[in-house]
Amino acid sequence: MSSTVTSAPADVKSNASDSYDIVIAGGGATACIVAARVAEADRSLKILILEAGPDVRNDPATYQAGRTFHHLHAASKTVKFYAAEPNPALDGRQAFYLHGQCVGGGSSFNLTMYSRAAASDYDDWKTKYGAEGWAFKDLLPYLKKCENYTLETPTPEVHGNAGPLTVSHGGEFTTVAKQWLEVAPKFDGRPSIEDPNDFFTVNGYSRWRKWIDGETGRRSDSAHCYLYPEQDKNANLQVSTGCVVNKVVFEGTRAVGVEYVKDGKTFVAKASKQVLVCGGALGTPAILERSGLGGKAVLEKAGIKVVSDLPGVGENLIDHHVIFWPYNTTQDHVTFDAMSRGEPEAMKYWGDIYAKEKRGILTSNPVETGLKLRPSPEELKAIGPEFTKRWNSYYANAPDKSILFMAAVSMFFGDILAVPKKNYYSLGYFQNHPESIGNIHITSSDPSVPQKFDSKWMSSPADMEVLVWAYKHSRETARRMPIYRGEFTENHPVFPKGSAAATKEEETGPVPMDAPTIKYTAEDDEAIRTAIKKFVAGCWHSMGTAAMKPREKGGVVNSRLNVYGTQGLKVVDLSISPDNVGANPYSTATAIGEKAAVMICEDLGITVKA
Ligand SMILES: Cc1cc2nc3c(=O)[nH]c(=O)nc-3n(C[C@H](O)[C@H](O)[C@H](O)COP(=O)(O)OP(=O)(O)OC[C@H]3O[C@@H](n4cnc5c(N)ncnc54)[C@H](O)[C@@H]3O)c2cc1C
Repeated sequence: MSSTVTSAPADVKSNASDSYDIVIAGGGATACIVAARVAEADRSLKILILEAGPDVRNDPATYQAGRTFHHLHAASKTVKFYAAEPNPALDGRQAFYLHGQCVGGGSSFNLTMYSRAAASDYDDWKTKYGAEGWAFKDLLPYLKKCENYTLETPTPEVHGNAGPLTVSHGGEFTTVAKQWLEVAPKFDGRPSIEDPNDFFTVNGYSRWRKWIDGETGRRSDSAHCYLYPEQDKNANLQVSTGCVVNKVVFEGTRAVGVEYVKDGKTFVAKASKQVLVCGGALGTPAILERSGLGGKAVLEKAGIKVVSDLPGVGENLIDHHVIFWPYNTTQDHVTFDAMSRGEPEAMKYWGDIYAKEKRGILTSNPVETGLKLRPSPEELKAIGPEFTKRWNSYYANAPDKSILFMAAVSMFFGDILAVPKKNYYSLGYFQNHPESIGNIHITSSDPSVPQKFDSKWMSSPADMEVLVWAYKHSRETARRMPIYRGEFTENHPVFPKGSAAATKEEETGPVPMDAPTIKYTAEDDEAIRTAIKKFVAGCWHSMGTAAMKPREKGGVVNSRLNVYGTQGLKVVDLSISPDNVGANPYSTATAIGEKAAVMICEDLGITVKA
């Protein structure tokens, strides 16, 4: 690596210097929120965000919400790929994973699913992990502050209507979504409900809300809704892209700056008041460890001097484990397949609709429905005894917690360029609080060396049995939908010859609503487990790797987000979550960003807008 140079990077705006009040390492979903709020509270503060990826301002691939899949490929400049360790629980499979790497992070291209956790998930942060000020009642004001909820709801008191992030249904409602919302409640008797995101309601089917502005058709990402509008008013809020943060610079144990690499050169940005690490749950532990903040054994192996011995850094890597089973369908209805493959005719067709009317699939996402599923006693029995202990200890006394999120998806969800060019639909689900927990650590002090990422997906048999049961349940709803024309068999279990559960590549139509459910043998169940090992993935919902809990219990930050054993250093992103939340996590990230801004302003003696 080149020697350290203390000077300003070339692309910092004209009034930039190498000294700031606050330097932020990582410019993702949470960083854009905390930066914009603190900057707005005191526009004399000089704030610098250092982001590894590119800028995305006014990039249609970002603001057109339906284009998530245009980011998820090997040549993408907005994502970073991670190779997981070969996993014995997945028959030795080595999984590949990705995270956002651009201004706005994951919020700049995520699936825009507006999902909120169970109230008890946040209460656990306080009661189980001692995070004072982070119980549900404490977080609700921040969960509301970020949002402008534009839909009817029986519980307006839990939604905000003045925040920067607009929530709507988006501008499309596909046949796949409509049919699943018709069929699934009839199949299992769960009702259709108006608002599945009031923090308490489970077991209701619903049209899923989206982080999309229904009028402009644009994505509600942190960069366009928080950061850029504030930057337009405030030259003291600066972002430098293409900057890979190496480490936090200390004087003793006080953080005084950030060292980073841009175009092969090393720079230091000095921070007189505060350093924030906001690299996301996969990026933050690497920055901390390279800074001497981590488990002694990990640091010594990488040749790094210990500043604060924190064995919890990089541990507690929690996620949701997701799987999508594709189905063949009639070709006469709208899906996201052709547009997501980037077919020019489809891009032109939907691009024109977007330009003229601000609607269509570019203003929506393929996951337009959902169910937070909490099992009935019969369903629990069917999941089997492997899950009983987890149920009793984690779920039984928390009636707002669901074990699965389940949805119909209007496309082939997976490597869409690898399958025949046609339309599909998928039945997908993720487990909300898996027992399997991974870790991620550096192996070198060089930021260009990949981290060692041990996902541990499916290492707990309890997790596996939930996903096996969910395959059976979701398949029953899929094959009752009028558009069903068989399974896309390549991505389904291979059942033993002669099995009553055998999949069929072609079908002439659905089974009747009252058709008997498929009976699976022990061998069939084994075939489902084998397929799950082949197809299961993390859900891009990583959290927990710099957890907010007591230091002696593996905690990394205290409840004011200060890193133990240091001064002037906070972590502000999803890595602080001490435990999982039963929902797609952008909502939690927004609340962390909003609350952190208030805490930073309190530390600095300034007032943040309520
Ligand atoms: C494909 C995808 C789909 C998703 N769908 C949904 C959804 O529908 N709904 C939902 O609620 N959530 C969804 N999520 C999850 C959500 O977007 C993330 O949980 C959220 O973005 C996490 O916020 P964060 O601030 O913790 O980290 P991130 O947003 O990941 O930001 C971290 C940032 O830090 C930067 N960084 C890391 N290390 C360094 C370094 N060394 N130097 C400089 N910069 C660095 C990264 O480049 C990145 O920009 C999805 C995520 C993905 C990837």
